[in-house]
This record gives sequence, structure tokens and C-alpha cells, in this order.
Amino acid sequence: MSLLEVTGVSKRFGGLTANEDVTFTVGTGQIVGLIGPNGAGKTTLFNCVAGFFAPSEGTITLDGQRIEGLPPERCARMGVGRTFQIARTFTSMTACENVMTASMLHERKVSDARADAERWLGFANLTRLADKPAGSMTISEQRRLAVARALATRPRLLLMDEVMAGLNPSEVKEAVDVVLKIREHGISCLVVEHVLEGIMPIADKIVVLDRGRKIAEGTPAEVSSDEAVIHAYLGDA
Ligand SMILES: Nc1ncnc2c1ncn2[C@@H]1O[C@H](COP(=O)(O)OP(=O)(O)OP(=O)(O)O)[C@@H](O)[C@H]1O
Repeated sequence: MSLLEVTGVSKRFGGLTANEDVTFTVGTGQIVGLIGPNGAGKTTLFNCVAGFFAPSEGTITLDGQRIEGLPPERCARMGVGRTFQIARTFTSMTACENVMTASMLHERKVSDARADAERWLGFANLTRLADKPAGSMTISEQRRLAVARALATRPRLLLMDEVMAGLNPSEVKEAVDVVLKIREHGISCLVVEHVLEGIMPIADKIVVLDRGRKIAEGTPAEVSSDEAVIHAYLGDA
């Protein structure tokens, strides 16, 4: 049994089908990349796994337990963590306070939450910025802060949404190093990413969506040479 099993998931918004009959798994300690052209349905699927959307059809299990349709906080308590885009970090709070808001999910005492937050800031290579307001940090630092905050919820599966977008090559490498460290901790990662040079070298598996459907699944090498994938990315050009 895989940690995450997405089976036959469809999601419709009125007449628009954003996901159609999508099936894939994420194994324990695996990094799985979810890629596809704009509008392919990546974010929608991500939101179905995180509990932000209930699928119209299909099932989603975490460690054998059904989670589809559960609210986000139940999914989080069951072990599904997710990063939010920058706008969701609390910009006037310090980096440490930001992570503490997540640590409080498990720690009752403020001093324990602070110690926990400091540990995750260290994990994300942000110790020296612990007391800086999140709003004054660079995009790269804020992305790693979002990862630290998600890790503080103690996920078994971490969903990462475009944590590498807009970063320069050395910042992409820093983000990649953090993802690899997360896997070393035995935490599985499902990564939605446009920055293919960031995700392709480190993913155990890539799932490719196009117009809501899964068009390919396999190792990075397999999907890179897949005709349907090449066509989806390049069109008829
Ligand atoms: N809440 C919503 N209501 C209606 N339609 C939506 C909603 N969310 C997404 N869609 C539509 O579903 C389709 C898939 O969008 P989605 O954002 O999941 O794709 P994506 O692969 O994440 O795209 P991108 O790479 O551009 O972020 C699009 O046609 C989008 O307009």
C-alpha cells in the first residue's frame, strides 16, 4: 500500500472539468513531481488532496484511510501538510512566529512551540533570520519559510506548490537541497512545479497532467522522452 493513493479523481466546476479520472500513488519517502502545461489541473488536484476541494468523483487515501472531502484541518491532522504561496505568510510576523503558528497545532506551551519552530527554521537554513519580519525576506527565503511552516505541522506527506518559481539558479539549488532533506526525514513530497530543471533531477516519479487528464507517469527520463508529454508542452510547434 502506498502512502497516498489517488484513484479515479475527477473535479468539475460547473461545466468545466479541471481533473478527469486521475490515478496515481506516492510511496513513503518518495518525491513525486506533478507537472503539466498551464491550466492542466495541477493546482486543482493538489487542492483535492489537501482538502480544499472535494473531488466530484474518485477516492483519495492516506495510509489506507479515506481523506477525500475532509476539511483541510482534518487532512492536516492526519498528516497532509502543504505550503502556501507567499501572500499567505503573515508578513508582519517574524519568521519564527510564522512557524510557531503551525507548531501550535501540536505544542500547547509557547516555549515548546518556539523551540519546535527554531528547529524547523534551522532545517530550512533560516536560523539567522528567525527574528526578521517575514515581509522583509527575499522570495527565496519566504518560500523556505513556507516549507518550514508546513513541516511544523508534522506531515507524513508534504504538498509543495511551485516553491521554485521565480528563483535564480543558486536559489533553486537551495530549494532542491531542502526537498532532498525532507525525503531523508522519511516525509513524502508531492511537488507541483513549473521549474522542470529543479524537480526532474530529484523526483522518484513524475506524473504529467494535460487538460485535466493524466497523460504520462514514470521516471523523469521516461516522461521526458514520452511523445504525448513532448506534444503537450510544445504543441504542434
Ligand atoms: N475554483 C475554480 N472555479 C472554476 N474553475 C476553476 C477553479 N479552479 C480552477 N479552475 C479551472 O480549472 C482548470 C485547471 O486549473 P488549475 O489551476 O488546476 O491548473 P494548473 O495546472 O494548476 O494551472 P497553472 O499551471 O496555470 O497554475 C482551469 O481551466 C481553471 O480555469
